[in-house]
Amino acid sequence: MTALLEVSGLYKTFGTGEAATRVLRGLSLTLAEGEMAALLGPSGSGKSTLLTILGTLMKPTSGSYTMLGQDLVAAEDRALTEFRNRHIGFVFQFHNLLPDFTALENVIFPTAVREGRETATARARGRDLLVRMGLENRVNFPSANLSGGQKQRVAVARALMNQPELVLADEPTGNLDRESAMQVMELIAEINRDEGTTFLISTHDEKIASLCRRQIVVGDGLVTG
Ligand SMILES: Nc1ncnc2c1ncn2[C@@H]1O[C@H](COP(=O)(O)OP(=O)(O)OP(=O)(O)O)[C@@H](O)[C@H]1O
Repeated sequence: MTALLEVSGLYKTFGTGEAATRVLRGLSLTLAEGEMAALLGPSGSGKSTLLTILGTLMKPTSGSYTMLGQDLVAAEDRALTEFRNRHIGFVFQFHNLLPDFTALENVIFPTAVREGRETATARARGRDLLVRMGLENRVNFPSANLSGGQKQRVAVARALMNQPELVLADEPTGNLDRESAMQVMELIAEINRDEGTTFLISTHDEKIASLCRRQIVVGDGLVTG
């Protein structure tokens, strides 16, 4: 098993003094390349905090974090932005699609912004991903007119656009009915199997978690199971 990422002795405290909230208290975790893991734990246990740190959107108060051999605690903001763009995809509970843009435009938008233009290659990859997500007849649909499950599948396609090694999903099915949730999870499992993309998916739903090969439980700021 090759480790994709490793965090060790991770602490995160918000605020100071009496108002301090100690969310992570020495948490350690290793994710291997190609894993599909669920992140479980009570509300407020720090799942989103951990995902935000793993996504390099926030630094821990202390502790180490390496991914693909790079020290992401020591790295400066610019290097982190570059690293994140190349290696990490995000899916959120609220899909954050641009409503006036089509499904395809939403998928390729982050890449187009980064590259300063919209290339034919990006359009082709975006279209392919939407087809894989079962949205071939919704490619040019304004995203405002898509169903919740369809929007979330567009968000998964967008997260995969840059072929990231890691996709972090924060309650990606939290807003969906059972059938749409299962469909999104099946597509994630398919991408995980076929492309070896590593997924870490936070959820409150045991049924969704059981679709992942590994369950990681967070409690009291540590991994408890
Ligand atoms: N920016 C912040 N400033 C202060 N406190 C924060 C901040 N972000 C999170 N917290 C606190 O940290 C704790 C953990 O929050 P977090 O969102 O990580 O939990 P969670 O496990 O994802 O919860 P849920 O399952 O309800 O989404 C909570 O008590 C929250 O209020």
